[in-house]
Amino acid sequence: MQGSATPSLSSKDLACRRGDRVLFRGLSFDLQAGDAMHVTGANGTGKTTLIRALAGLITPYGGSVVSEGAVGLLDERTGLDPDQPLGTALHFWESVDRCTDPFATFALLGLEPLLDVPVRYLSTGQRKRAGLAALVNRKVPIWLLDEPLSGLDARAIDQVTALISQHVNEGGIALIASHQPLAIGELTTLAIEPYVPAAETAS
Ligand SMILES: Nc1ncnc2c1ncn2[C@@H]1O[C@H](COP(=O)(O)OP(=O)(O)OP(=O)(O)O)[C@@H](O)[C@H]1O
Repeated sequence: MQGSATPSLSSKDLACRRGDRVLFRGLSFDLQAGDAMHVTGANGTGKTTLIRALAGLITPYGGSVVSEGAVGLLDERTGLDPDQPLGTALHFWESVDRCTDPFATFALLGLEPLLDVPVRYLSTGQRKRAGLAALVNRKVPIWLLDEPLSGLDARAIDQVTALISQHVNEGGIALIASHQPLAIGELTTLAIEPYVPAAETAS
């Protein structure tokens, strides 16, 4: 994994807003090496927003985020060139991330038969597995995973779940927003509750 420091990721009293609406506030957690956390909540409560705030892509409305160690994000944007064959598109990132052993990940995720297929032709589940391969090969300690199991068949769910478990067992951190149950040991849950302004709760 990149960096020698022990990874950590915490938030204190975090609040996020989209447009003029506060989605949640007062959200605190503390993740250390080897921790995995399942973020749950109804559609629109702000799971993706939380992940983007933790990744530094949007500015929180309040509170703080503190992290030690490099952060990698998996969401619907794979960052893979749609016009390139998958192997070439992944190779671009392997060069950037100085990954020397990408094929082990491709084998684990069943991507080897797809390396000649243009990224734009990949199915939803294939694209999701490709995005995860790029993340795994970055070898960063903190994984932020937004719906990593959506669109996957049963076998791929097992493969991806095993990869997440392996990551945390090796001292990484995984924060996973998912509507699906996660078969990962020692998993904590953070349930996001929608923020209701005081004026709306008063009758
Ligand atoms: N750029 C934006 N501008 C304004 N509102 C936004 C923006 N992006 C998201 N929202 C709104 O913020 C709310 C939270 O969205 P978010 O994607 O974080 O929810 P989620 O919990 O991940 O939902 P889901 O379970 O459906 O994936 C939604 O009501 C959404 O419409």
